[in-house]
Amino acid sequence: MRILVPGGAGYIGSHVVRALHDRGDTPVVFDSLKSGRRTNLPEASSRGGSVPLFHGDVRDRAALDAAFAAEGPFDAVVHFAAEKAAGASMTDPQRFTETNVVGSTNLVHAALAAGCHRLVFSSTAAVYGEPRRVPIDERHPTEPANWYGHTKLAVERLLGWYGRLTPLKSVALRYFNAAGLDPAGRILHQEPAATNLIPVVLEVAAGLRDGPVRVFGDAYDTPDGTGVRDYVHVSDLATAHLAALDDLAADASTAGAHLALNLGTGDGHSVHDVLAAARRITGREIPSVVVPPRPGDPARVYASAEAARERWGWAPRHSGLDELISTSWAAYAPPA
Ligand SMILES: NC(=O)c1ccc[n+]([C@@H]2O[C@H](COP(=O)([O-])OP(=O)(O)OC[C@H]3O[C@@H](n4cnc5c(N)ncnc54)[C@H](O)[C@@H]3O)[C@@H](O)[C@H]2O)c1
Ligand SMILES: O=c1ccn([C@@H]2O[C@H](COP(=O)(O)OP(=O)(O)O[C@H]3O[C@H](CO)[C@H](O)[C@H](O)[C@H]3O)[C@@H](O)[C@H]2O)c(=O)[nH]1
Repeated sequence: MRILVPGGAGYIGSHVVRALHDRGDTPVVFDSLKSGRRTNLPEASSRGGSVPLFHGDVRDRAALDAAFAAEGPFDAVVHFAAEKAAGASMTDPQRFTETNVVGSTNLVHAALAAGCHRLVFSSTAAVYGEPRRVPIDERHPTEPANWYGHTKLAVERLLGWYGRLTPLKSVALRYFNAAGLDPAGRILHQEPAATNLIPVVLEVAAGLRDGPVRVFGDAYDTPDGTGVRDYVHVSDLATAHLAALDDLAADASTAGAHLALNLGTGDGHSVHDVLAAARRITGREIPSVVVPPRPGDPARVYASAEAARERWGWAPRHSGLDELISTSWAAYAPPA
């Protein structure tokens, strides 16, 4: 399949691009390189050619049309391009609306205009907001607690309606906490301006960040008092994207042709669990200090990923805490 991948030079997108390339599909990346990197993409080698990169912005409809015209036709689109820092969405909502809502709408319209009718969309557990119950299944109410989650839910709703009103068929994948790096060590992506726990911990371990890891609260209603999250490896996310593409290619139905599925492990790890594993794996001290909770952080967030398992037989294979941390550490550890 020939696949357009907006945001494919970023953290998760580059793992999906690699998985597509590995199985012989032809991904073409469309990326502004705001946070993505050319170096995340496969180079030409004895195993195959490099992945083309079309430098463009999803806010620019003409650039999208140009990419479809120059690089198409495409069998499908896998759409990662977005602003993702939930905290920033509360102080700069317009940037999130423009990239996540307007950009995604431009992309859907450009795809339809080019006759491309299959799309996989990066959604998030943030569409659920404060959990009313765990594990969170897809029937859990969607009440995002930040504008970022709203922008993703708005696109999901557009995709749902367009599944009825247009020939578009789509799958929204609601990732829980993405973590880890390619187990083969081919993508050594360091998160720019990291705020997520695992990259922050590894930056402290590598001496790239001043001060201790700040543990946001230790009086939550969890076994050790720190926040519990469902960390899922990017290579497992990549496998699910391949399954979603195959599902869209196989399913001839057009009525109500939209699906939203969770991607998580069904299990959770606390901040203390992550710190303990990181100290053991890196052999570094990794100082930490407990500070007040971050506003809006729930105690426990973890998925039910039964629906993805039932539909695709999908199961995480690389999402053990040690593999999540050791594969990420490859990008931070200084050479021996
Ligand atoms: N990382 C997570 O834990 C997580 C969890 C849930 C959902 N998501 C979603 O997954 C997707 C990928 O996230 P990621 O962690 O790989 O982030 P990332 O920032 O590494 O990747 C985003 C990519 O999109 C590109 N991009 C940004 N704005 C663009 C624009 N206007 N036009 C074209 N390209 C643009 C960036 O350069 C980058 O390559 C996002 O949609 C994000 O919302 C991520
Ligand atoms: O420096 C830090 C960073 C995080 N944490 C804690 O570590 C856990 C994980 O925090 P992250 O910031 O890594 O991730 P979140 O669960 O807050 O959110 C992430 O996953 C969500 C989906 O579950 C959304 O997609 C969101 O955009 C994305 O950043 C939380 O308990 C948080 O309080 C700390 O103690 N110290």
